[in-house]
Amino acid sequence: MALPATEPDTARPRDTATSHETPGPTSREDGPTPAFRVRGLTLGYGAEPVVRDLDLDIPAGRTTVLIGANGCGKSTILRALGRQLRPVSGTIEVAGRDLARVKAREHARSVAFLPQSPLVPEGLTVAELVARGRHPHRRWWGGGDDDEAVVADALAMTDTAGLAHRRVDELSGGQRQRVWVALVLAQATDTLLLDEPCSFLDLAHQLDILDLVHDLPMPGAPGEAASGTSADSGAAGDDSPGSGSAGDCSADDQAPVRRTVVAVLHELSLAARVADHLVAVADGGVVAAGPPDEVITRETLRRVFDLDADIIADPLTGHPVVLPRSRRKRTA
Ligand SMILES: Nc1ncnc2c1ncn2[C@@H]1O[C@H](COP(=O)(O)OP(=O)(O)OP(=O)(O)O)[C@@H](O)[C@H]1O
Repeated sequence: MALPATEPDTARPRDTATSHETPGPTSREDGPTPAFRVRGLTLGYGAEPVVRDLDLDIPAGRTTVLIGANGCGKSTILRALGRQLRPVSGTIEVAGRDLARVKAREHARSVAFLPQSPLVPEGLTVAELVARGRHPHRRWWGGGDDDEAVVADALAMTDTAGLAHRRVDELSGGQRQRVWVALVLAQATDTLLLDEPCSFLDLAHQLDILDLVHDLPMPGAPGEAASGTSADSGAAGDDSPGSGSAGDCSADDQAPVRRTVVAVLHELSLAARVADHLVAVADGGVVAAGPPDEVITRETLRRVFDLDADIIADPLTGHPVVLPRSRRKRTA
């Protein structure tokens, strides 16, 4: 993976097997194999667990968004999926395989992880940084055939081509955040784990980035650029809430044709707009999971955020829109 050097505060799992062995793709439970199947997962950084006995399925080829209050464990869950934090106990399966048995390089070719606060490498240009996304694909005798095209494509898609020769440490917060997304796209993985990818972005760029990653076809899918990403991939959005369009799966084998995205977002209306699958987290556990219009309820928001809110449907798309009511000025 291109990012481990930027994630200094977490323990990395071994490449070796644990006692939770799964030999290969599995159909032990009904339905299609999820991108991630989490069972009985306990996570923490010291004596006290942050996440306890978590069960969670992340659907393949869909965009899942984790929402929840500060400190509830969203990033911790994402780090575990990204192989940045070794579980205390429990299992994580990635595409039906025990994550603990997947080699780091293999994982980096299929799962890209963007942490919440990546360390900015001193002196590196944008183009040099984004090119690091190709490391997992490099062969021992040199780079991959498509490296230049992939990097150019990633820069174009994130509106950062004009910054290619600027130093990353001299960019604004929002410019830098788009460059991190470009780095993740350059990895050309089936799965993207994005921890608050929009926190520094203006509203237009938030929508651009989220629509872009939501609609990304799988690397190598028809209509894809040779890079594994496509400059016009953002055009095919389905705006209905919890949408799972026919285009999500290939006709023959139900294999997803869109990438799996797991993102942490704080802006609830944006989360409801972009998510196919929404997961509300509180105290390291799942309070509600499903389509946004089922998860975004007054009761769930009260339980998860201790927040009173009115919820209306977007008149154009039908997505839930959250109108928060101040906690300091409760009216009832
Ligand atoms: N590296 C770490 N070492 C020790 N404790 C940590 C570490 N990272 C997170 N924690 C603790 O784990 C808990 C969950 O943190 P986490 O970052 O997962 O929350 P979060 O839901 O992503 O919060 P936020 O919305 O504020 O980003 C918090 O109590 C936090 O202080």
